[in-house]
Amino acid sequence: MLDALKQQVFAANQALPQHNLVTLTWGNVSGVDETRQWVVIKPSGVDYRTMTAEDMVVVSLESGEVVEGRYRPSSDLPTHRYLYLTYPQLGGIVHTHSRHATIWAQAGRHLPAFGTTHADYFYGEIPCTRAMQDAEIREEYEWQTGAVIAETLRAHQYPPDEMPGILVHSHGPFTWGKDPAHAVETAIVLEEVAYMALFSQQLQPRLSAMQATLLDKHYLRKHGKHAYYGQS
Ligand SMILES: O=C(CO)[C@@H](O)[C@H](O)COP(=O)(O)O
Repeated sequence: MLDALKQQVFAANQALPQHNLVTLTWGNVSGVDETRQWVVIKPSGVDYRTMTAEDMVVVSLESGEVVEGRYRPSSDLPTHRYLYLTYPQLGGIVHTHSRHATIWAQAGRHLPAFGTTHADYFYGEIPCTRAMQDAEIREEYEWQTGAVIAETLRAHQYPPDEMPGILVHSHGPFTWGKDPAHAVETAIVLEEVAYMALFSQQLQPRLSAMQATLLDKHYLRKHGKHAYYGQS
């Protein structure tokens, strides 16, 4: 069942350690089939080095029930489901603990755009969600993580295709795209711009007006829309 999607999701999961976005069994990638009935996701806690395409777990998008697979689905499945159910344009979702993006997330900091590398992929600063409340954490953390991601995108008035990633406070980055491979590409870029921004902000804490204009012009050329590249 869904062999081609399993292969896609397996290859996308393998790309996480290949690009040093995860350590041990951290992180996960999922994909949703074109009928949007089924989610294929990484098995929970399985070593990337021994994982196979057949180990991918198939679950019902609506119920979250496992319909195929010998392992438990990723512990982040509820977050993936929440986002697929909220944003029908998403075909693939990635969660990592990539080092520098996680540094910004642990500090609860929005990730400012300091250059065109960022502007090529993200509409403006990459937001960090608010810290979650006690009840949200205790109720069902992973489902509530999806809810706070959607709340943050709404608050920033960012459509998910113009802001294909976010930082979850005290946790780490999530990225998404039209398919798992695109979601992984965005995760790679997010980690890179997080790394560079850590140093850029030390050298120049705030964007100059010229830089904001350059980023807006770059975004306009690349995406046909103005973007706000000031500093929050
Ligand atoms: O964020 C977390 C745990 O904090 C998870 O994403 C783990 O990093 C991977 O869990 P599985 O996907 O193996 O269940």
